[in-house]
Amino acid sequence: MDIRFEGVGKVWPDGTRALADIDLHVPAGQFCILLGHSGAGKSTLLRMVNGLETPSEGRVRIAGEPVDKRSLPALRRRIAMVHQHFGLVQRASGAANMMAGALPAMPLWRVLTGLYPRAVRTRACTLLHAVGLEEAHLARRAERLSGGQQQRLGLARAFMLDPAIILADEPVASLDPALGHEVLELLRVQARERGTTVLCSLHQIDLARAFADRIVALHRGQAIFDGPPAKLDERDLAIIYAKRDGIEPSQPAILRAAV
Ligand SMILES: Nc1ncnc2c1ncn2[C@@H]1O[C@H](COP(=O)(O)OP(=O)(O)OP(=O)(O)O)[C@@H](O)[C@H]1O
Repeated sequence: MDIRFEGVGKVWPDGTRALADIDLHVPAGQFCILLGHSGAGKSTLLRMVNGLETPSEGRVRIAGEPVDKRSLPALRRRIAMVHQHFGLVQRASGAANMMAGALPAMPLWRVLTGLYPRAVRTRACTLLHAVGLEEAHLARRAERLSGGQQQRLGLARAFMLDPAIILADEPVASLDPALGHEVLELLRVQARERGTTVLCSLHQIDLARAFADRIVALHRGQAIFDGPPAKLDERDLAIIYAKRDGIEPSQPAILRAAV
């Protein structure tokens, strides 16, 4: 499913403007990376796709349908999210976390009894292997898995319902570089082979360049670059990674006042 942002803006209740005039069309099956430094507006934009945030201006459409209270329950069955801190239930087993990925399509009695259909269990095992985990990991509590294993489990869970859209919010921020590459490769394969639209926020320019079909760079809530990685030049980078808004090391008075 494709995603359209039409004149999207966001102003928080305290007056902070997070986004302004965002017009983007992300076609189905594209691996689109939102790049920008902390506070640029990446998470806010991402979270508007599954209704975790609402725009103050404009609207978001998925497959032509506006994202709103009426459309969200059905849309959420087709959208999965991958989180920076994995978003797993730490005290639950790997298996329980995996099955949680199938919850939107399960009747309540199955969830309460844990009696999942054979097809769902088989799919969980297939996906587990696909992300490089073993069945032994299913029995272990999430908190006993390494960071890399937890993020792979998070990905396998996201793939459970074969989502049309994956929203990945800084999915490699807690991982070492080699694992970060593996996670982005799994997302890229999902986009290429399953036609899943992947919208992924990242800080790291080298990873964005290596994996994205398209980069959208945000700076102070505005899209200042939109194109293939090869077109991103040093001038764009200088703007994206200019000093952080309002806080410079040469302003100790501000820092003193804030503590
Ligand atoms: N609930 C909120 N209330 C007020 N301001 C907020 C809220 N959430 C985010 N912001 C502000 O909105 C702006 C955009 O934040 P956002 O989290 O989207 O940025 P980001 O690019 O994802 O940053 P990071 O890379 O650090 O996650 C920032 O100025 C942030 O401080």
